[in-house]
Amino acid sequence: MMAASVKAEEDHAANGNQMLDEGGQSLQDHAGRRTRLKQQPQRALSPEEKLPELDYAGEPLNLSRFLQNGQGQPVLVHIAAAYMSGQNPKVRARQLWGNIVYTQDSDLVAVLMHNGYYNHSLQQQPASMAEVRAVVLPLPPQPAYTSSARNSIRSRAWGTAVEGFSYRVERCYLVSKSGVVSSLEPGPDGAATVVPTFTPAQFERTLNTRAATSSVERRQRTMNEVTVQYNLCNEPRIKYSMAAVADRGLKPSQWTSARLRAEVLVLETHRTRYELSRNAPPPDTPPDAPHTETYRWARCKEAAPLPRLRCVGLPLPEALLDVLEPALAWEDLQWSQLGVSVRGKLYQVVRLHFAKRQPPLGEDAPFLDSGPVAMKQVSLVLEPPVALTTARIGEGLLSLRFPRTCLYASSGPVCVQVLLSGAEPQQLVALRDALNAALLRAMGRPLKPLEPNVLALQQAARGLKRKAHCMSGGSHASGSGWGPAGSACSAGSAGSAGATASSQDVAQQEELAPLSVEQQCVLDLVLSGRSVFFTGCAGTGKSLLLRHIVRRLPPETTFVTASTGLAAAALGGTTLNAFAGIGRADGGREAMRRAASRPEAAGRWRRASALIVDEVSMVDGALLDALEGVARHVRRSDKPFGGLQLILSGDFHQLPPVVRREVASTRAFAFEAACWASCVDASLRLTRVFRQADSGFVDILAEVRAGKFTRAAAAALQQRCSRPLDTSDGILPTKIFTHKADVDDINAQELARCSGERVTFGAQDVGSSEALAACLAPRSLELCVGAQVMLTRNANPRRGLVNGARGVVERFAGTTNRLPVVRFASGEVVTVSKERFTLAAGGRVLAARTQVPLALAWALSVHKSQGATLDRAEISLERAFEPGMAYVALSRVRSLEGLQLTGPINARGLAADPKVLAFYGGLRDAHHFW
Ligand SMILES: Nc1ncnc2c1ncn2[C@@H]1O[C@H](COP(=O)(O)OP(=O)(O)OP(=O)(O)O)[C@@H](O)[C@H]1O
Repeated sequence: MMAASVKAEEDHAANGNQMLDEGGQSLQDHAGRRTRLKQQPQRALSPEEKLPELDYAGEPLNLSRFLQNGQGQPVLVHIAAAYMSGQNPKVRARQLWGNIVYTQDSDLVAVLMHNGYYNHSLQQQPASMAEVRAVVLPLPPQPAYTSSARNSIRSRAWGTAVEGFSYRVERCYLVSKSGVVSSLEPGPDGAATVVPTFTPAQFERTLNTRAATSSVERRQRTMNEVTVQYNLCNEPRIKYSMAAVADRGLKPSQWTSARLRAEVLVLETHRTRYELSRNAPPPDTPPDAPHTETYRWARCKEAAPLPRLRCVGLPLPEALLDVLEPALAWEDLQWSQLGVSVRGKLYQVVRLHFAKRQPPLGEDAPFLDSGPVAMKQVSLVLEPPVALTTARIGEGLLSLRFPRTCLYASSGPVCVQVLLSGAEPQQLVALRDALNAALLRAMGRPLKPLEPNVLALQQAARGLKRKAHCMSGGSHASGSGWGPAGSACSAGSAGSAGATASSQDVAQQEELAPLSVEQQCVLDLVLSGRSVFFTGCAGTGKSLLLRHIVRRLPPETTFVTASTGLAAAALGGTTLNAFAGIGRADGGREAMRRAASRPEAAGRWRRASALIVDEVSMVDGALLDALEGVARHVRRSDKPFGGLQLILSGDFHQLPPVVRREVASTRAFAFEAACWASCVDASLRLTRVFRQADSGFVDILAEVRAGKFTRAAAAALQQRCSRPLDTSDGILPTKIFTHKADVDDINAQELARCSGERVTFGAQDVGSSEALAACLAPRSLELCVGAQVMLTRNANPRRGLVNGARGVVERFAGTTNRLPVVRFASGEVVTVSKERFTLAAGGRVLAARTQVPLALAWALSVHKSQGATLDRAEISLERAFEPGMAYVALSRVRSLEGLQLTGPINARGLAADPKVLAFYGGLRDAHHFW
């Protein structure tokens, strides 16, 4: 049935008939039930016409801007007919929490169905239906959200307030294609009960793992494989095998009881999260003594995200738990289709997850105190990235910076820096070597707290007479080669260009901002070995996350690539075509297979365990399919992509694939490739924008991205941003053009016009010249005093010295080794020393170039600007010729204050591809994954 009833608004039988072309005045649901609709349509929604309007696009709505000081403003949401069916993947996944008032990430269509405005079992929307309109009221976050079974849907409960807002539906309307509007009324609460209809266990494959054992108790551990997440109708949807929890196979090491030695099991019912962990043996138990294993069953007081749990330690400290059963025997736990029964009490499990045991990193860790550090008490997780500054080791000084070490302070995660001083130099050298070795090993071993290395650290450090100054937030910059103007280059700047992936490289890694929770979720998924596509608006930190991923995967078997040379160079990788060994890929599939089968390329294909592709949005779908065939052929494996783990990143709302003119008509997105569904296990969306802080600007960019930026809005933006920018500090905005010819002309002309001192910086190169052709840094860089420049490396994010930071060359320092002194828009005046740009594939450095990390920045093309962050830009979009062009250009700047528009925006640049819109409608937000 359509809705419990349709409210009569006006007597208009003729129009009413037009609303439903197939079923006349009734609708039939999948069970064959027919419901007569009593719609009596009205022509207009007069009160709602004045409301702000939003379009539903298959994803949670962002209503935060309509909630101010706890007061919400009603919003009219348009929901296209295509979303109003049981086929909507969000609805099938039953993403809704609450009753009447729902959490912000609850799906609106699911909420409408829960309220009974629309029946979820309707598999197809009526042909004459144009859209549904809902008036929703944003509300402040609630202290808790209750669960309710209504209209055959059970919403979930959540015990704590969530950030942002919540909302409720005020009214709902149905609009026919002929424009007739009918008011819908919600169904009464509990109009239909939730009938469990999931498949009985006998239809599932059964798995008897301990059948051989004669013991009755042991046989209880034998489980049928069952389903634990259900859809709206309480039918199985996502199949978690209970065999993942119960004992698997005949290998004792994989039994759950064995896994619980190194892991804890986190389980969620509809309302609450629980933790099952193995109790440690009593302290003085000899290692070989028979110990009766016991397990703790506890309720989590707070449903924090998993990365946070890892920081406070797993199993969770007792302060965060209500311990329900402190010492269970394994036989007290009985697993069934419904969940787990603990000493006879049943807990209906809807999600479960194994997580590694993790020692706590508490706020009271001794390294936060200044004064002597008791090294044996330090329990930092020693995993990259760790910045080691060894420049002054001869003076007994060494600094260690742990940007990812999340000590949870009340304000959130903080970074830690440890500065050792007054030590014997040779002991510091031993410590440095131990750390370097540990870090290199850690790169190949993700997610392991490396205790042996911490031990090595302790041993090496034992006896050091040291003074340790520790600080959170780390105001001491470490070895990035950046000093105040006129200061000498410090360690970490490129002194030698030896192109080996040595421990030096680890020490010199650029500093990365720590990951947000949702970025960490994606990283965790990648480290679990799954093939992942992650996306998000411009500035949501996709590139930053990729850098973290690159550091965490084993370098020898991870190949870092991108669709464009520029994006590849930014990651220190190669283009996808270069990795594949297929040249320009212009010879057809058979030619590609032959080329990729040549020994060098085939070696890469076979050695690879993971393939990273950045800017996958610019990879043509046909090429992806061809490469998938190549991968299976060369790797002699029938698995999707030859069994390679794919890590794909990009934003399909940005620039589309560049293809040769001859095949332009068949251009397809990568997600249209036939192999996409089988090769990508999870597609996730990052939602938090870091580049822009101004939410008004973020909203404008979101509209441009979705192709909803009207001409009137574009004209208003142009008018607002037509004024020249303030350049009183001498830093001119970068001009961004849609056509490359304009860019080259401007940079050459401006450089020629400069009358100040001129210095040409030659690069020091080692390694393959073919690889060097893709290097981001030029072979020769001519600069002059007054040149407008841009950083091409993240040097020191806390000081604003990031890739794309704009500045002007003030002078050149030094006499023999001249270096440019640059004044940046942030006000910093810095001597920019040379940096080493390495080009690597599969952990092997192919080439390295040592060059000043600057580029001329009078002008840039939109294509070259993709991926950059700019402080100020003067953008010309009159000749935009591709969908996504306006979005890419506008989203480069951090704020409207840094944006100047020199003319109107061409409508072609503002368009959004409908295929992309539809694809994004089905994606999940990253934080919904643990
Ligand atoms: N977790 C984070 N914490 C702090 N800053 C971050 C974080 N993630 C990203 N940033 C910063 O946000 C800015 C944009 O990040 P990044 O370039 O990685 O975004 P992107 O999604 O790749 O953007 P684009 O799609 O435009 O290429 C950068 O300055 C980056 O350092």
